[in-house]
Amino acid sequence: MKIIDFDISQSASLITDDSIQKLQPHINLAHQLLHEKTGPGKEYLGWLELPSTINKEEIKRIKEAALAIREQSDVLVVIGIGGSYLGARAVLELLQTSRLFGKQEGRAQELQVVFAGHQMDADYLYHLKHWLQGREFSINVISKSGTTTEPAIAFRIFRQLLEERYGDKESRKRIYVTTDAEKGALKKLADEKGYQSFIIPDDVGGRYSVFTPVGTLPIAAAGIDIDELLCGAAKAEKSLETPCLKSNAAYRYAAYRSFLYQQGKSIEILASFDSQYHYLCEWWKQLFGESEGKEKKGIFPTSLQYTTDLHSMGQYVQDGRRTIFETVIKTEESKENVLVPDTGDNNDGLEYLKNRELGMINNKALEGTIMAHIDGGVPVGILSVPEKSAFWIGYLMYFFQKSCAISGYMLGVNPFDQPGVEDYKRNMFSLLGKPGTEQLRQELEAKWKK
Ligand SMILES: O=P(O)(O)OC[C@H]1O[C@](O)(CO)[C@@H](O)[C@@H]1O
Repeated sequence: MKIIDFDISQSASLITDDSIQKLQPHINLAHQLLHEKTGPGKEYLGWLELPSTINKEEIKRIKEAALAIREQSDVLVVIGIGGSYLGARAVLELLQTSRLFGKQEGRAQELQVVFAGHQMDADYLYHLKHWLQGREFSINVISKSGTTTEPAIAFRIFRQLLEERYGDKESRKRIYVTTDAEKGALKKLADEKGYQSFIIPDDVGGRYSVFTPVGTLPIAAAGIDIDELLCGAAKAEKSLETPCLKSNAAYRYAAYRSFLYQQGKSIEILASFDSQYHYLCEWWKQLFGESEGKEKKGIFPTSLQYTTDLHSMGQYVQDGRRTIFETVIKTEESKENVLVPDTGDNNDGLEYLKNRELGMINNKALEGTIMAHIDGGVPVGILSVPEKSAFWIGYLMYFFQKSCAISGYMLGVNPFDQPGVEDYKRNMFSLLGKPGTEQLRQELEAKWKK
């Protein structure tokens, strides 16, 4: 039977199943807080049963909007930051093959999704604006608060471009807003202008929102089957309902993290041997980083792409400070196959690999790397994913959400808030001269070394 599993048996010399099993009482407690909705952040548990309770009417509306976008445009500019873009980007990078090397020959129209508002890089926005010349485009602006600076600025820029190109009336049909039901500047603007709007439920935080329209609209617009994605998530919801560590792989993953953290391992590397997982790792970093990094606690989540990074960071992982552990994503079945050519000579010393599959070679690299890292004192857990499909990516993302909530409760923090991110914003607003922050501006300017 295909399933996403988490296995630490290769690391038996460093961490035993027994030590994980001993955490069952802590898991039970965290499970209770989560499922009885009595823990910190309980007002943000809308994601927990979201896949199984999703509103069919809303899915229909999302599919209709996705179709309209595909009909009216070649490009969808998705504007958002953090949880308001990473989930969709992760799924697209994993599943939309055209993202690798452009539109695939012979395929039906594939809408290209590009991102903006996830930074304030002038060069990037300048070139994107120019690249859009001569391309039909629509915008999906996504912000739960409706007030985040980076997407708000990008929205101004691309809305202006859209209005100049299509005029006020037509551009209104090309702007899709995903935001809070009531609050925020974006909601106000959407109501005023009559943009088609989608709601981010109050009880779902940004980093847990990929199965809401935050993720599903851009994913559907890219031509990916959102029913499959949600079906995978619903399957995970059901399979990961039990608190029993033996049968709940997400809880085993949470317990493994918690155990290693107690042993002084404060950095987790999420590694994969498949470059298409890059943005899934970025999404995972926000999920765990914002959920756990608080009260001067928490594992620092980072990621590496192998074998690429074995040639840059491999030395550190093998032999640097022993404060790290690794979680390796292993996809059981790769979609495509490439053979090492038989060139009839052995000038490059690769004769022993002729006619062998690249997937197999990559897999041997995975096995060799895991064994080397374990020998070097780095515990490694293997997260096996049956295949890169919408279903299993939906399953995997829910798996991480659930394990993150449990892991956060085991750590003793509120996994659903992010008070620390406000500090840079307060300083930035004040330095930019936001009215009402003059006093702080003086203090900051005096502090900044010229
Ligand atoms: O959707 P919003 O409100 O624009 O927020 C975007 C991101 O910014 C943060 O609030 C951090 O500032 C994240 O938690 C969130 O995912």
